[in-house]
Amino acid sequence: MARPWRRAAPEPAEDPAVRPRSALELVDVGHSYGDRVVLRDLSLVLAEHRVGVIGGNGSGKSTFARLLNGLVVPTSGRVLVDGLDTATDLRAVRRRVGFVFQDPDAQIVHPTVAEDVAFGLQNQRVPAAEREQRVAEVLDRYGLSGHADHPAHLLSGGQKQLLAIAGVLVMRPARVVFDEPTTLLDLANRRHVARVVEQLDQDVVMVTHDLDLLTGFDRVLVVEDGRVVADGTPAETVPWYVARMT
Ligand SMILES: Nc1ncnc2c1ncn2[C@@H]1O[C@H](COP(=O)(O)OP(=O)(O)OP(=O)(O)O)[C@@H](O)[C@H]1O
Repeated sequence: MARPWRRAAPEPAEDPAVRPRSALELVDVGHSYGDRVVLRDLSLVLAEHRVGVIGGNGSGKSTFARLLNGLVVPTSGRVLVDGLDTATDLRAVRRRVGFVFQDPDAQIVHPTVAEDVAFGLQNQRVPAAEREQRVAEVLDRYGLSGHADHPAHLLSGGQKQLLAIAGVLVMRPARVVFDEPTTLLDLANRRHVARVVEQLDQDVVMVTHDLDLLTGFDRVLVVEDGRVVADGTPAETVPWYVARMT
């Protein structure tokens, strides 16, 4: 099968007037942990509504995802969010890009569900009345209103992942990066989270081994040994990837 490689590698536009208005840009990005090189030669502009990232274990997907909101700063090159450099404009970048981890327990820090969702808003000094309203709205949207005063650690795995998503969305980021959000969930909860993602207005970057999640996505990148080895629509890339892995 022909390899769906590659979109033209973009020439990063120095003139902000010709950059895409809203985009994630990687400019000659590489990343190493100590001596171990895990990402190399990445030059990409991600301006689509939904972008998936797939690849084998250890290929560098999580590191790639973490670059996009400054959780990881590249050891070479630059990552730009709407023109803001993640290395120097971290606070502004974090406001624009929310991040949902594979394990919601990594994200849940407060004892009750409502307190947990309110945490980021408190940090941003959002006034109490607005905070309460935004927390109530987001809990309602994700079916967690009845649990507002419950201990967060007693929620089911699926509810915890929805809580983690609610805690990110309450901050109203323009885009959300998901790092394998369904890996720890059963089938019903995987479907529930997939529906939630499908209905988001925000732009999405989704790292996943769950290829069904990518239905309807605009673009999928296949990562292998720290490089993007295929880049196209899900119809082009997913069958190519499956054939390569089997
Ligand atoms: N903090 C770290 N320190 C050192 N090495 C790391 C660190 N994080 C990841 N690595 C290594 O970098 C490589 C890429 O890891 P990464 O988690 O980005 O891959 P992945 O494609 O997301 O893998 P998986 O599908 O298994 O989650 C792996 O070899 C991993 O062991």
